[in-house]
Amino acid sequence: MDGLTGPRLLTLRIRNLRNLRSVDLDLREKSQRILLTGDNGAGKTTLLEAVYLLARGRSFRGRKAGSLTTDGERRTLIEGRFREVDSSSDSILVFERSGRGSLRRYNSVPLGSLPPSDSPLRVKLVGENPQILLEGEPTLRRGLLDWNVFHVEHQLGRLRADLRRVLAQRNAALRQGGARVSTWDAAFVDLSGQITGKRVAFLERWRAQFRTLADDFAFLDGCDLFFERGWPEDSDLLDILERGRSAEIQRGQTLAGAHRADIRIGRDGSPSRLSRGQAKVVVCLLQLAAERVHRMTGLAPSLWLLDDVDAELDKGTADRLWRVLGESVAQLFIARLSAESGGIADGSTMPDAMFHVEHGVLTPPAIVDLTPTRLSSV
Ligand SMILES: Nc1ncnc2c1ncn2[C@@H]1O[C@H](COP(=O)(O)OP(=O)(O)OP(=O)(O)O)[C@@H](O)[C@H]1O
Repeated sequence: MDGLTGPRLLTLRIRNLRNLRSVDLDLREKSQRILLTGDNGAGKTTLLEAVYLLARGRSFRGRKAGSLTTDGERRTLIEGRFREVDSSSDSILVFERSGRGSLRRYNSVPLGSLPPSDSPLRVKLVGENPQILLEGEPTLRRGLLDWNVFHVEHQLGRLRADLRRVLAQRNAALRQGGARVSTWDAAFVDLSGQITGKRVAFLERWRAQFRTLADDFAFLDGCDLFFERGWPEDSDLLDILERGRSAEIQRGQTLAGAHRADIRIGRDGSPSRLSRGQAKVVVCLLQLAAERVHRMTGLAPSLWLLDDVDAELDKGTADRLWRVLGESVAQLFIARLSAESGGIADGSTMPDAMFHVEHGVLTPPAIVDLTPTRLSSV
C-alpha cells in the first residue's frame, strides 16, 4: 500500500468538459502519483480542471477560456468517487453544469446546504501563470491567503462575509456624499481587526515553513513572505479613515482596511522580480508551506494538481522541487508534455499511474506499472 494519508480520488467520470467528451479514469489500484502526458491542447489541464471543479465548484481558468461545456453540447457532468481518510466507504462528488447554472452534490446532498468548511475535498493547484498570482492583482493573493487561513479558522468565512456587507454599505454612504459614513466605521474597524488577527496568526506559521523550504533554492536567498494588512503599520485604522475621508468621498470607496490586504515575496519589504520558472517554484513552496501548517493543525493533506510545474526549470531546480514535492503524502496529479527527464522519475515522486491524453481521449484507460526505464521510453 502507498503512503497516502489524505483523501484519494478513486474514479473520475467526465462528460463534455471542453475537449474531454467522455473520459473515465480508474485509479482504484494505483493512485498516489498520477502522471498525465500529452501534447499541447490535448486536454491535460482540462483533466486537472475537472478535479478542481469537483473540489471547489468553479474553474481556475478565467472567462477568456470560454465555455466549460464542449461546443455543441448542453451539459457537463463530472463525477468523482473518493475515499476519505480513515473511512472504509466511498463518497461521491458530482459537478453538473447546464447553461449558465452549476450544481454540486456530495453523496446526493446539494453542497450549497453544507457549510464551506465541510467541503469534502481540498485541492491545491500550481498551474498556469504563477507570475499573475505573484505580481498581478492583490485579490488573487488575498484569495490564496484566506483560503488557507479559512481551513484552520472557519470563522473567517463569516467575518469576510460581514466585512463585504459593511464595506458595501460604507461605500454607498461615501458615494452619497459621506454624511452617514461614520455609522459604519466602528463595525468596519472591528471586522478589519478580527480578520487581520486571524491572517497574522496563520501567516507567522506559514512564513516559518516557507523560509525553511526556500533554503534549498539559491534564488530565494534572503527572500521572505511579508504581509500588508491594508493600512499602514503602527497606525490606527479609525484614525486613517477619518483623516482620509475627503479622498474617500472623492473616489466613492473605502481606501484602507482588511479588504486591501496583500502578501508578497521579496527582500526588505520590496517584492522580488521573478522569472516564470522561479515564480512557479515560489507558488509550489507557498502551497507546500501552507500544507505543512494545515497538517500541524490536524488537517488531512489536500489533493495536488501540478500543471507543467517543471516546464521552465533548469534540471537542478527541477530536481530539488520534485524532491520536496516527493515528501508529500498527498495524491498528486501531474500534467506534463512528456514523461521524460530528471527528478520526476526519482524516488518518491515516481508516478505509479500514467495516462496519455490525445485529442481529449485517454490512453491507456488502465493502470500501468512504471519503472524509470519504461517511463522515459513512453
Ligand atoms: N468548449 C469547448 N469545446 C471544445 N473544445 C474546447 C472547449 N474549450 C476549450 N476547448 C479545447 O480543449 C483543449 C483544452 O486543452 P488543455 O488546455 O486541457 O490542453 P493541455 O493538454 O493542458 O495543453 P498544454 O500542454 O498546452 O497546456 C484545447 O484544445 C481547447 O481548444
